[in-house]
Amino acid sequence: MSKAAEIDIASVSKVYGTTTAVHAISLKIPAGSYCCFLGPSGCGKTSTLRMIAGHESITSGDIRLGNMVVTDFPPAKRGTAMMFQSYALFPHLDLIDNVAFSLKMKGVDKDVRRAKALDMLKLMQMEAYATRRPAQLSGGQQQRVALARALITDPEALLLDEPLSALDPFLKIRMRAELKKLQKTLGITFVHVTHSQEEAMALADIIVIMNDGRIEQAAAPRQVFERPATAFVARFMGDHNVLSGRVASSDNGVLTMAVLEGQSFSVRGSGRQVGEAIDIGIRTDRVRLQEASEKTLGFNGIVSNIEYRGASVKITVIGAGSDDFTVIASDGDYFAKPVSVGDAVSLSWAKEDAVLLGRVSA
Ligand SMILES: Nc1ncnc2c1ncn2[C@@H]1O[C@H](COP(=O)(O)OP(=O)(O)OP(=O)(O)O)[C@@H](O)[C@H]1O
Repeated sequence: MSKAAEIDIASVSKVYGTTTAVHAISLKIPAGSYCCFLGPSGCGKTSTLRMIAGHESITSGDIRLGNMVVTDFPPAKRGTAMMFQSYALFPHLDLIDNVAFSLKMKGVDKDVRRAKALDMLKLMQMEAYATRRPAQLSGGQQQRVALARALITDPEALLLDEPLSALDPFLKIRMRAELKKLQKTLGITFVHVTHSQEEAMALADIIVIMNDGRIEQAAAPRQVFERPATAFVARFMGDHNVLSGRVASSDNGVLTMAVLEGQSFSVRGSGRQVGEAIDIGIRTDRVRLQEASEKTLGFNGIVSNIEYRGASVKITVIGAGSDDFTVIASDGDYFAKPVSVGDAVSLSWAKEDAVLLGRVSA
C-alpha cells in the first residue's frame, strides 16, 4: 500500500458564479488521519472534498498533497481516490471488471489488473462474489466493491462523499466500524464528508465543522464536544445549551455575563470588552435540577416539556433568556425527584462546566 500523505489546504476558495461556496479556508489534515467534514446542507463540505479530489476547480488558493502542490492536477494524477455517495458502479460489468476499471484506463495488462482487482476484493471480503454484477449485491456489499475500486490505485488519500447515506441504520453502524478498521489497516489519510454528528464523532481523529463556507472548528472529537469553539458548533453538535448575553464585568480571567436584569453567570475567559455580546455553552448532561449551592451557577425557570428516553429524561426549561434550556437527567436522578410541566425549578451547574464560546459576529 502507498504511504499516507498530509493534505494542506491553503486559503482555498470556491466561487460558482455569484455564490461563494468556500471562503478562503486553511487546514492541514495530518498524514494517516481520519478526517470528517461535518456541517449542514450547503455549508461547502462537498465542494471542498471535490477540490481535494480534482473534480472541481479551485477558484483561489492551493492544495498540497504530501510534497506536491496538486492544485492544477487532474484527479488521476493526484494520488487521491474518491468514493461517491451512489457508488457509481457499472451495472454491466462484473465485480472484477468494476474494480479493475481504473487500471484498464491506465493501460495495465488484463491479467495484472484482474489479479490486483481480486486482491482488493479479498481485502474487502468480497472475493466470493467476484463474477457477480452490482445489481446482485446488497447495499453494504456494493459499498465494499466501491471501496475496492477506489483503493485499487493505491491512493495516498481516500475521499468519501457521504459514504454511508445510502445504507439502512443497522448497516450504517456496521459499515462505519468497517471503514474505521480499513483506515487503520491501510494507514492512509481518509477524508469523509457527512452531515451526521454521530458518524463524525464515531470515526474521526479530526472533525472539521463548516458553516456557510467557513471552518468553525477543526479539532479532535472530544475537544469539539468539550470545548466547542463557537455557538454554532455547540448548537450543531447538540447536547449543549447556549446562553447569550453581554459582558457585565471582566476580572482576573473571569467574565461575568448578564443575560436578563439581575441574572448573570460567570465563565472563565478574557479579552472581551464590557458590553460585548458573548455566548456561553453548558452541557445538557452537566445541569442539575434542584441542587443549587454556593459553588454552582444557575437560575430558576419553568419546565415546558419532559421527554422520557429510557436511560435518561430530557427536561426543557424556560428561563435565563432561553425558551429551550435543556437538562438531560439520568432516569435514576429524575425519578428520585420527578418534576412536571409548569413546575418552577432551580437549575445549576459547576463553574467549570460553562464554556466561553467564540466571538459573536455583529
Ligand atoms: N455546481 C454548482 N453551481 C452553483 N452552485 C453550487 C454548485 N455546487 C454547489 N453549489 C452551491 O455551493 C454551496 C455549497 O455547496 P456544497 O455542495 O459544497 O455543500 P454541502 O455542504 O456539501 O451540502 P450538502 O450536504 O447538501 O451536499 C451551496 O450553496 C450550493 O448551492
